Amino acid sequence: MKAYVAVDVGASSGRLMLAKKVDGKLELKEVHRFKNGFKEINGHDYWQIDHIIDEIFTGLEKIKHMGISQVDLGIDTWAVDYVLVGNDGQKLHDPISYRDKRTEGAINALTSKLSKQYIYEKTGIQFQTFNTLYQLYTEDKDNLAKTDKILMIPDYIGYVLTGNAVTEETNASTTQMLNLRQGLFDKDLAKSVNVSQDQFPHLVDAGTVLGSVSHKWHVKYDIPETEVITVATHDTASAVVGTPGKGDNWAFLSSGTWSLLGAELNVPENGLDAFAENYTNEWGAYGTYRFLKNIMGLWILQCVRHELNDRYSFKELAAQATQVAPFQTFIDVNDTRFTNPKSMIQTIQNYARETNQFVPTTPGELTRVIYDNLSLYYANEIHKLSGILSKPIDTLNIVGGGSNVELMNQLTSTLAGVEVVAGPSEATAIGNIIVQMITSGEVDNVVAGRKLIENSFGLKHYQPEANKYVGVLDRYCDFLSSIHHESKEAV
Ligand SMILES: Nc1ncnc2c1ncn2[C@@H]1O[C@H](COP(=O)(O)OP(=O)(O)OP(=O)(O)O)[C@@H](O)[C@H]1O
Ligand SMILES: C[C@H](O)[C@H](O)[C@@H](O)C(=O)CO
Ligand SMILES: [Mg+2]
Repeated sequence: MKAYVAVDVGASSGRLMLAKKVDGKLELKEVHRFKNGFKEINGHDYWQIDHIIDEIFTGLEKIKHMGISQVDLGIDTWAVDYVLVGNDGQKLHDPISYRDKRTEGAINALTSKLSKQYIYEKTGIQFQTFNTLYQLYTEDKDNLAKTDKILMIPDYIGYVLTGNAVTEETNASTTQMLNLRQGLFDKDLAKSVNVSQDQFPHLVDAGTVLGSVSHKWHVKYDIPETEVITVATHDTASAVVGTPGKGDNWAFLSSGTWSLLGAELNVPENGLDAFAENYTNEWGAYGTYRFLKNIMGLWILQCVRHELNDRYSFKELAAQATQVAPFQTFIDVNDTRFTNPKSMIQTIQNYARETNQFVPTTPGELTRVIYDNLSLYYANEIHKLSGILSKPIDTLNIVGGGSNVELMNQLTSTLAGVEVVAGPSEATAIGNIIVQMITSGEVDNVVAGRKLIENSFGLKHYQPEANKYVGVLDRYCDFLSSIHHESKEAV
């Protein structure tokens, strides 16, 4: 019986999950979990990439000590960030986090030379100031001149493990540098940020065999024989593979540090409506497209919890939120002030004061405001998504850590008027495993993989509650319109 390992590293935590197919079900075991996060050093926010790699080897040693001598392994992480590798094959420096302030103003600077319409028509990718395109635009030019390879985070980890360098396409699409029609890095866009196309290793599809973990690591660590498969290395792409959606009218919500809400398409949708709403066409596994909107997500609550000295678990905060009256304060969760403030609690409270609303102070009130407004934002986006795609959305599959929050699952179902199917919370790791199983031939395709997921993990269903919160979503949309109108006037 083959053993598979998913290395899933999100912005807030990483984990190694061991999986096997037993009696027609997928058995999943969390073998190792570690905290992830960036450190501010000399004014920049750096990921601790060597720590992440050490933790991966720690997890692999645990698997070997379980008596498992051979595994297939896939790596998925957050998007857009990269490592610059010099001619000596070593990183020039630790990767800088997408939340670093270096890209502030970069979109306006670059799009004063290349219009947004031009870039969106080529790439179909959303305008986020942290996209690789804008990070490279602000990158140290001397460093770029010394760069032999630009490796996206999961590709860099695969390179360190095996010595083989590739660029996996689902994560490459988040750079906003892939040309939709050519299926390659766009020459003009690369040139506009002082890099050449060949500084990115060749593109590969999700499911490609990368190679074996190098012998040198077996000398240093007691680990299994490990074959690395380049899975859908953007964590959200793996999460979508691991989402057990059915039929044609389902949408996904990958709910973690970020909330990624969208639909899986067979052709990209980069028309005027999608452009106007800043929807993105990130590439999915097996020739699909992840048409989605980035929503600030549980990052906001992660920051609040950290400011409270991690005194409460997320489960405890969720329980406290259920004791607080709903919809006392509206916030635009995608307001850039929530991107990486010094104090998230003060930012939320100042926002409430500026808009003459109830000011949350207790952990339960703060959590409730965050859950209420994420649910409202999701409901509003589901209606927009349905309009852009000109098709009804009748089911929202919520996966990731956020799918554990019953309050939000139920609020979203009622506000959006759709069924919510919640789980699996580890959909990212499961999608990572499914791609490995398709490559090994143990699973035929994604449809079969999603059936296996549905049969293996308990999913929870939520239906809209009749006559509850009537008119709240309309009030929220009016609030957003008034806020955006005022901010435009303020410019
Ligand atoms: N039992 C729980 N109760 C309430 N909230 C939870 C629970 N478990 C996880 N969460 C929420 O899920 C979030 C983490 O989700 P998830 O594990 O999918 O993120 P991640 O994979 O670490 O990071 P990323 O989103 O960058 O991939 C936490 O910030 C928390 O808000
Ligand atoms: C920048 C984020 O990593 C990216 O937009 C998001 O899709 C993600 O990767 C969430 O983990
Ligand atoms: Mg994750």
